[in-house]
Amino acid sequence: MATNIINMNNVSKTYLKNSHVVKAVDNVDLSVKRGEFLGIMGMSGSGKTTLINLIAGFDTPTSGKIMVDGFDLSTFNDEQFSQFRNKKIGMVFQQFNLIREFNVLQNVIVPSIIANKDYSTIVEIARRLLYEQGLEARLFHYPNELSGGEQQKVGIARSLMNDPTIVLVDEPTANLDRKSAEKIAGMLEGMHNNGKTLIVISHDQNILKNANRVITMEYGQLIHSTK
Ligand SMILES: Nc1ncnc2c1ncn2[C@@H]1O[C@H](COP(=O)(O)OP(=O)(O)OP(=O)(O)O)[C@@H](O)[C@H]1O
Repeated sequence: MATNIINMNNVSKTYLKNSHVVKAVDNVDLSVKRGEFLGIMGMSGSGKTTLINLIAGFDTPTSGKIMVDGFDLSTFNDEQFSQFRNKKIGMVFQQFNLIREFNVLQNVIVPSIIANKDYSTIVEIARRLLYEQGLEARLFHYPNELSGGEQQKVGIARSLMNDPTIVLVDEPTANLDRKSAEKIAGMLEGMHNNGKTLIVISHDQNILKNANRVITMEYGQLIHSTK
């Protein structure tokens, strides 16, 4: 088994914005070890979200090569990309991205419904994950009935539904109070201890305190790496 689960070689992503060329990611070389907890910091607009979107295959690079868990992402068609994302990648978002019209249980099972798994099995897995988050009494509540911290726990449970190899987390506590943020930090550490490869964008030192390595981005480039 390869030690590196992610290898990015000379990766750039260029956008055209108001007829200006923006190098959101600029010639990045990055390797991430299987089971590593990597933190990403950097100013607004430095390319952090673009970087993880490239790893998840939500975006394609303008140049360079990205290998994830043995796959060269440039060889995927749309169908292969969605299968790859569904099986390998869990995503946790700053704005939680829950479906307002769905209750907690329905929100959490969405990735497994897309993966066409057996319904009773996925409900069982979802109930277990929500139980682990202390949300067993909230299964049939809707997102607007939950606090921000609870919504993020639902987002975390959803990210784990298909037992992904890699979990990509974008500013998970930006909208949370300190106490909720501490709980989310504990959950991320739990994922790491369970062997997930974790990439977490955050400005919160507490969220990244257990990271194996923290890299800093500036103008699309990796400028600093700690640990
Ligand atoms: N779809 C897009 N079209 C045009 N420009 C984009 C697009 N996505 C990102 N950019 C630009 O690329 C640069 C990097 O954006 P990105 O969202 O990756 O930064 P970030 O470090 O995640 O910022 P933040 O911390 O504010 O979320 C920014 O200048 C942004 O405006």
